[in-house]
Amino acid sequence: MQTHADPCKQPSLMHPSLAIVKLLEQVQPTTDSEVVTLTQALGRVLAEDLASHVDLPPFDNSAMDGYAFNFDDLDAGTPLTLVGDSFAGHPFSGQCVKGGCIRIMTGAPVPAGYDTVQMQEKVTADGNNISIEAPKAKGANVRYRAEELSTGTKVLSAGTLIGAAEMGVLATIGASQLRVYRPLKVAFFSTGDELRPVGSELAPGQIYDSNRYSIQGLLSRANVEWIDLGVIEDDKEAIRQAFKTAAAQADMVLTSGGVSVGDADYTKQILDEEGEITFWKLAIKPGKPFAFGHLGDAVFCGLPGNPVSSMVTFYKLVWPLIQKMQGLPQVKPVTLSATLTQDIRKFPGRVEYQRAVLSYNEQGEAQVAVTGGQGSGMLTSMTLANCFIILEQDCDGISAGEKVTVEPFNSVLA
Ligand SMILES: Nc1nc2c(c(=O)[nH]1)N[C@H]1C(S)=C(S)[C@@H](COP(=O)(O)OP(=O)(O)OC[C@H]3O[C@@H](n4cnc5c(N)ncnc54)[C@H](O)[C@@H]3O)O[C@H]1N2
Ligand code: MOO
Repeated sequence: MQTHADPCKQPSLMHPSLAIVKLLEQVQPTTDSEVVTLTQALGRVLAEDLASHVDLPPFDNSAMDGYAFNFDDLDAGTPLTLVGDSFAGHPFSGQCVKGGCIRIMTGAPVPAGYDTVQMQEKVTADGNNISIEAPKAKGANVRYRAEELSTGTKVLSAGTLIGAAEMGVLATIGASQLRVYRPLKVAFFSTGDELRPVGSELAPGQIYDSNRYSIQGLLSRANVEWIDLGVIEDDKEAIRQAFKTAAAQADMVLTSGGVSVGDADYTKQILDEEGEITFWKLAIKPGKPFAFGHLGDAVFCGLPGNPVSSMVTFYKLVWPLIQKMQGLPQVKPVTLSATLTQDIRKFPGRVEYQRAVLSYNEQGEAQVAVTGGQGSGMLTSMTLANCFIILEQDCDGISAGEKVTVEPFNSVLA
């Protein structure tokens, strides 16, 4: 008679925090880099420190629409004489005379002969006679050359992810080309005879392959180059071939399904035969049968087939791995404490990531409620959520009104 041990009770289930440490030990940041134009740089990681080629701002300029003058000329208590103007892109080219002033616009150069700007709301103009309410100090409303940074100063460090603000800073300093790490290549496929692509008819027992779509979404947010190898049937040789195809062209091979203990769960077996299993099965819910290893030069992550399990294990395990391989620093997830608004059932054994909604009550206190059913196949529990409630391994349930640890979704999930 065949007996089947309960895997949840096996001491071999590794805590997810230890799994993250072990995963990260197995990979090194890429050192390969390439030069790209600024328009190609969004989502890439800077491969070298970048110094500014210019002073920022590049010239003294006005922070207000108003008038520029010498602060000390206001001591006489008489109106100043208008001698010209300075517009953004069209500097004043005349002489800055004593007792004079110029009309000036926001961002326009402040001429060397004047030291202060007053906003037009505090000025009365009568023809060329300009009466100015004295600002608090000499230099008011002037943005000085290099006050933000000077030529040669480091503006961005190697290992910086180029997002929207970085794109703007790079344009500000005129960086038309920059050296970034080459993109990480991730090949992925789903396994399962029941899976059909969206758009096809479903026969009895079949379902649509949803994981490839959520994984594509996650990989896009993780800024990698992905290779979609489709759905592979539950056939050892087909899976073996897909492993080879994937490992030959990618830094990371990601699969969905077939990592549990069922009779058609071949992923782990083929990984064992074709590569190396570093660990399998974690004390995490959802996502217990997550498998990690190597396939030739590629790292391998086997995500469980249940749709929520595949997303949670990607988020907690694969994403930190991708970040390290991309040359990004590890950032500890932000967590906070919030009051639970309903009872939660939990059995000791695994760390649980329950999908939930974090909000503020009328008193401004953080509160959190789960998004209904928490089955590993209930993907709407993710779409409704904006955070995870993290329940530690030994927790055996929590009552409404108690505090729980919450991890708001970050840029990959939000
Ligand atoms: N006897 C045991 N059975 C199971 C255990 C266990 O410990 N002992 N663990 C369960 C846990 S926990 C998980 S998680 C799942 C994961 O199993 P697999 O990775 O082998 O996944 P599959 O069996 O292939 O599929 C599970 C489930 O998800 C559906 N699925 C799979 N791929 C997709 C996809 N691309 N898109 C949408 N849905 C998908 C599949 O139809 C199944 O319903 O194993 C438990 N079993
Ligand atoms: O770990 Mo599984 O994801 O509980 O269903």
